[in-house]
This record gives sequence, C-alpha cells and structure tokens, in this order.
Amino acid sequence: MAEATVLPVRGVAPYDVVVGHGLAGRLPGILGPGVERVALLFPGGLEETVQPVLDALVAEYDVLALGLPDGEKAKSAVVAADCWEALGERGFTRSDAVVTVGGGATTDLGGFVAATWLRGVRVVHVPTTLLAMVDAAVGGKTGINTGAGKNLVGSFHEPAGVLCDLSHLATLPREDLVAGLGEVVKCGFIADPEILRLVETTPPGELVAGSDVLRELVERAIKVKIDVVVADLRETGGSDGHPGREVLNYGHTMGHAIERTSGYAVRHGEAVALGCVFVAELAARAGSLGADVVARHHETFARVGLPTQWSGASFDDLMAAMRVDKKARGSVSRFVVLDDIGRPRVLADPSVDDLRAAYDVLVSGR
Ligand SMILES: NC(=O)c1ccc[n+]([C@@H]2O[C@H](COP(=O)([O-])OP(=O)(O)OC[C@H]3O[C@@H](n4cnc5c(N)ncnc54)[C@H](O)[C@@H]3O)[C@@H](O)[C@H]2O)c1
Ligand SMILES: O=C(O)C(=O)C[C@@H](O)[C@H](O)[C@H](O)COP(=O)(O)O
Ligand SMILES: [Zn+2]
Repeated sequence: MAEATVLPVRGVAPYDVVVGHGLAGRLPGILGPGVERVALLFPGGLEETVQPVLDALVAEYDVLALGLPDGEKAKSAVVAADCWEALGERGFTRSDAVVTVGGGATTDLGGFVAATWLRGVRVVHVPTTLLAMVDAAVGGKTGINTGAGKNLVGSFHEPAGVLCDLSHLATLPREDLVAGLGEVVKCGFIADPEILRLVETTPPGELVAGSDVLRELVERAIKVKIDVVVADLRETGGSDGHPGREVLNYGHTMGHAIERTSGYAVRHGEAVALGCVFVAELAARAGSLGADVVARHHETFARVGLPTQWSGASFDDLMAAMRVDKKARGSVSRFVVLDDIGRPRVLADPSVDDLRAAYDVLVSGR
C-alpha cells in the first residue's frame, strides 16, 4: 500500500492534512501533550467506521462518545447545545479536545462545537466521505444552519490536524462519492485544469474507492483548498482581482439556495454541480466566459453522474434564498464567476434578465 501523503497547511497555526490508509494511530501525536478528555463526535449509524478511531483514543484518554443525527440534521443549534451540555457534564477544560469522524455535516458541527466550547478547544477531523476529505475538513470553516438558510452561524476554527483515511471510502454509497466529485470538479474549474483532464479521460466507473486516480484527485483538490485558505483564511479578499477565499464558493450561491429550497433533499455536492452550471451560464451572459467552457461545465459534471438540470424551485424562491448568501453586501448580490478556467473574479449585481436566462437553462437543460 502506498505511503501516506502529508500536505502541510502553512498558516498562522500550521497543521497537516494526511492522506493514506489506517491513520488512527497518529491521533495522539496530533492531539499533543496535556489532553485528558476527548469528545468523539460521529453520526449514529457509523459505529463500524468509528471503531478504529475509538480504539486508538480509549487507550490514552477519557473518551466521551457522542452519536449525532445523520447528515444535515446534525447542523443545528439544538444539536450543538446538546454537545455543549455533554462537555460541561464531563468537565471538559481548555486542554481537552474534540475529534470528529464522519462527513462534512459532522466536521462542520463538530468544528463549531470545538470553536465555541470555552471559546475554542483543539479539534482533529477524521473525514469519512470524499467531500469531507477534499473540502469540509480542511480550512477551518465550521457552521450550522438556521431557519433562514445554510451555514448562517459559524466561525473560523482551524483543526490541529486532518486524517483522510481513504479506506473509509470503501463503504461510502456511490451517490455520496459522486457528490464529493462535485467539489473536486469545482476545484478543477477554479484552479487546477489537470483535475478536469483526469476526470474527462478516466472512465467514470474507474473513479472508485481504492483507485490511484481517485487518490490523485483527492490530493489535488486538497492542495487547491490549502493554497486558497493559506492566502486568505478569513475570507477577507484576494488581490489583483482574485476573489480570495470566496473562490471556493464557486457555484455555492445557487447551490446553497437549491439545498435549502429542496429541504436539504439535494446533496451538497449535487447542489454545487447545479450551482456551477448555473453560474457558468450567468457568466456567459453577464461576463465573458466562452461557450466552450460553459459546455464543459455541463459535460464534466454530467460525466461523473452529477445533475446539471433541476426544476425543484421557482426563480423567485431561489432569488429569495440567495439573498442570505454571505457574499452579498446589503442588497447587492455577488457571485464568483470565471472569465476562463482558473481565472475567477466576483460579479456584482447581475441583471434579473441574465439571472433568469441562466435559471431557464438550469430548468430545461441545454
Ligand atoms: N466547512 C467547509 O469548508 C465545508 C466544505 C464543503 C462542504 N461542507 C458541508 O459538508 C456537508 C456535506 O458533507 P458530506 O457530503 O460529507 O455529507 P454528510 O456529512 O451528510 O455525509 C453523507 C452521508 O454519508 C454517510 N457516511 C459518512 N461516511 C461514510 C462512510 N465512510 N461509509 C458510509 N457512509 C458514510 C453519512 O452518515 C451521511 O449519511 C454540507 O453540510 C456542507 O455544507 C462544509
Ligand atoms: O472553504 C470555503 O471557503 C468554501 O466556501 C468551501 C465550500 O465548498 C463549502 O461548502 C463551505 O461550507 C461554504 O461556506 P459558506 O461560507 O458559503 O457557508
Ligand atoms: Zn461546498
């Protein structure tokens, strides 16, 4: 089996993202000295996946195992409050730590609990979905949803380390693996065309757990994310017209609106694919994106099995949902668009006609 790859995140509080197999034994080294209690947060139902991590932890620490609701249901104020109460009852101090094992919903909620408990304790993420490995567990964004929308409450709280054990992908349902490819392909469009080449030249049936090509895609997508967050951790902006960290939000303005208006029935990665197609169509009208790159959005997402057409909500409902997007400023909506592959910028206040034309393509397809 190939050696682990260590991808350093050289920010203010440096840490490593490790990609490989059987990594749980590294946890004590990452948690460091002084930790007595560890809260292990995971979705109920994932016990088998969690077991190696639990085994590695119980040997060294007083472990508080907290099973969470599955998926997006974990990202609520009620669940966060339940976790705070549990940490309080067990006497968690600032020298104790949180470990998350699960998908992006788990790392988002667990990261938020770690960020807020005593104003911040150490957290290590063990992502078990493709999407969480390439995106959610890396970079320190944590959050929960509110009635008004997705990820509206949260904080930036960087992990002490991220362990991407590719063995976990063997049990991941195909639909969730494909959803993770949504964020991978997004990274191809915003920064790394080699990702697009790999996806477009590999038979989709070979993009499976255990394949060399999937590992290369994982590592490339993580590198894209690391480069962005090291340059602009808190999303304050880039330079020379680059959107800074907001570039990672490519496709997310519409994507988050689709998730919310569907009652979170559409997976995050699926919504990102739809949002990227929408915003490529928008950039063709309100910006200067060429027809060839727009077509490539439709083709590449569809090639891996992601949706590129969706008619689950009205134009007005989606516009209303997009108003709470964190990139908006006052009543001005802002979208990350491309002028070409790897050339992102922010488009502010596009016309309703252009937005509607892009929406029409989303509804009826090309
Ligand atoms: N913080 C960030 O930077 C960031 C980035 C991207 C996405 N996100 C968030 O991540 C979430 C989506 O993450 P996701 O796609 O991982 O969804 P998820 O966390 O809901 O996981 C998807 C499903 O896979 C199951 N699962 C997890 N690991 C498994 C395994 N190894 N085997 C079998 N089943 C497994 C989960 O229990 C769940 O049912 C969204 O809430 C999104 O907003 C956050
Ligand atoms: O890390 C980021 O920054 C991202 O935008 C990555 C996104 O893929 C991710 O879905 C993130 O949670 C979106 O954040 P939000 O700020 O739009 O809530
Ligand atoms: Zn995302």
